[in-house]
Amino acid sequence: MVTMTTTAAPAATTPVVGFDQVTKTYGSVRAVDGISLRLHPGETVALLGPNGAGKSTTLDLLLGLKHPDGGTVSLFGGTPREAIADGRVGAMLQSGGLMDEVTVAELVKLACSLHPRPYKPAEVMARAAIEQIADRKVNKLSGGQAQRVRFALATAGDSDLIILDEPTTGMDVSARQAFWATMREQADQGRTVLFATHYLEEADAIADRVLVLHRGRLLADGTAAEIKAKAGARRVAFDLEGDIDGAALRALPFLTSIDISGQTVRIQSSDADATVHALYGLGVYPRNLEVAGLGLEQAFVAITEAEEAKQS
Ligand SMILES: Nc1ncnc2c1ncn2[C@@H]1O[C@H](COP(=O)(O)OP(=O)(O)OP(=O)(O)O)[C@@H](O)[C@H]1O
Repeated sequence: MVTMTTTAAPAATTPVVGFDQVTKTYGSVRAVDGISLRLHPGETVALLGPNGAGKSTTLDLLLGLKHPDGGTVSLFGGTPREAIADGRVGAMLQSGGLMDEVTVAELVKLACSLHPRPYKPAEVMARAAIEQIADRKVNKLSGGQAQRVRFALATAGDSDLIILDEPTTGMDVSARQAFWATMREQADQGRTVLFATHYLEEADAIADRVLVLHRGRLLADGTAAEIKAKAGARRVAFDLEGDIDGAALRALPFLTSIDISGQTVRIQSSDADATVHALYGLGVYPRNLEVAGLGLEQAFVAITEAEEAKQS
């Protein structure tokens, strides 16, 4: 695992979430394979991983919807069941069914009535920007509207931990921006926000801690900047004039990928200094040379591909 320093609070604080050597298997599939981690108050944490990495299973274990085969899961030092009964957890799951024949307003009112520390339904609806669809039947909503209603249900009361499984899928750009602004407010008030996502740019922009899962194991845990740095590779782009000797470029040292498009060459290198040095050694004169770090998406791909290569 890539180990990194994180924004972890002092060890004396009871963690909001504690996973201790947690495993969960389905037949021969190890969906979660020995995960240990702690989340602390006020952290906004993104859970990333390719399809089937174990993100939803991790969230289900955390919510007590599934039980581990090994290890322990704790929320606020107790069991998930206790934390949920105390109203300390708000969750928005991927396919959480919404009761069909009720209106949006009725459903929000019900969620508020069930929470030990509820907010006013009007306030909840305003925060999720669903006042306009208050009288609509829940089964008549668009995908993005249904997501906003799920969000309202997850924030019906004053919870300390908010869990979101791919929360912005189906939301348009402005709904997405409004959603994350609201989530940031929640974290600023000391709540812990944990979200699984496939949108790496969201994780980069929103999360102050990123967890990378792969085949049920935690491959990396750190800030987005740390994960980018640990992926090790850098991007090099330049233009060449005249005939391009593709074979010579492909033989440059430390390349992890190369794309030649017209006169523009884009390289990914695990040692950009050495690659650029060797490039000049070919006697070519690169123009518009740019060297940049990887984006979170490329770092994610580099980390998960390196792990695949190790396992095969
Ligand atoms: N109920 C189940 N029975 C059998 N296998 C399951 C079950 N639920 C999940 N799995 C398997 O466990 C692994 C992890 O699945 P999980 O849904 O947690 O991944 P994920 O990271 O959330 O994936 P995605 O990004 O596609 O939502 C996968 O190989 C999946 O096929």
